Amino acid sequence: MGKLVAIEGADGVGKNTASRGLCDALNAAGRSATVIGFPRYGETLAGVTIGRFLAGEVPVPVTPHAAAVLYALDRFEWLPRIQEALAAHDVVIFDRYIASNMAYQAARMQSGDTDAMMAWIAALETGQFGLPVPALSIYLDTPWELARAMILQKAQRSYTDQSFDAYEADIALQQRVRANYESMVAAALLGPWRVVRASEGGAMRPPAAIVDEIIAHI
Ligand SMILES: Nc1ncnc2c1ncn2[C@@H]1O[C@H](COP(=O)(O)OP(=O)(O)OP(=O)(O)O)[C@@H](O)[C@H]1O
Ligand SMILES: Cc1cn([C@H]2C[C@H](O)[C@@H](COP(=O)(O)O)O2)c(=O)[nH]c1=O
Repeated sequence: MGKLVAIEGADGVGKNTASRGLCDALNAAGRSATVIGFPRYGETLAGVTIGRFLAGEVPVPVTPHAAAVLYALDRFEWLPRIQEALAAHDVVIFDRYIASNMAYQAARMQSGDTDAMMAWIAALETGQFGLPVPALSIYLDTPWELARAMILQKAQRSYTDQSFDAYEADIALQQRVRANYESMVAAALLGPWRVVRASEGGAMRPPAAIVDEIIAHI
């Protein structure tokens, strides 16, 4: 059974870049690795709906619980492929996983209700839906201003033509998301965490340096 490593963090911190770089580096070192990213835009029933609300085509689900269930269903529909990947590879890298749901949807709750929301999502996804718990989660951290600049550099996305999607445009939400990740790291929610700084002195670190540090943690 392969090792499940989740790459987590706020929007634009370089998760996709690090996930792909990590996969390439592991494969080059003779370890079999693959990347699975969430949401599965356009590929699952829930993924289609998620893409539509992030693009502003339909309203964002009013309650965080409803949005959380959609994201969880997206992963549940992909569970057979997750299991196949874990059976076939030494390392399966997740570009966002359950902790993203906990960080973002808890950030949409009143402040006193965030812990309960995170616990509810963890129970839904790992309990009811039977999704595997990560062996390790990496929290990629950068200052929010730099992450925002990185979002503007992103290539065309499959689900939106806008520079910022519904969650990226909401700076206050992004700040609460970061605080929620920091709580998850401190409390080791959903398994062990390591923090990797994706930037230094106001600029992104070279992707290879970030990947080397993640490999050392694995
Ligand atoms: N270490 C890095 N050095 C230079 N540029 C980077 C680095 N990491 C990411 N980028 C660039 O920043 C932009 C955002 O990166 P990426 O898509 O990896 O972020 P992300 O965290 O996956 O974003 P999101 O969560 O919003 O999907 C891309 O244009 C990417 O090429
Ligand atoms: C997987 C997942 C994601 N989200 C949020 C986080 C982002 O703002 C968007 C989409 O992610 P992307 O990396 O920008 O493509 O959705 C979430 O709230 N819950 C989740 O499970």
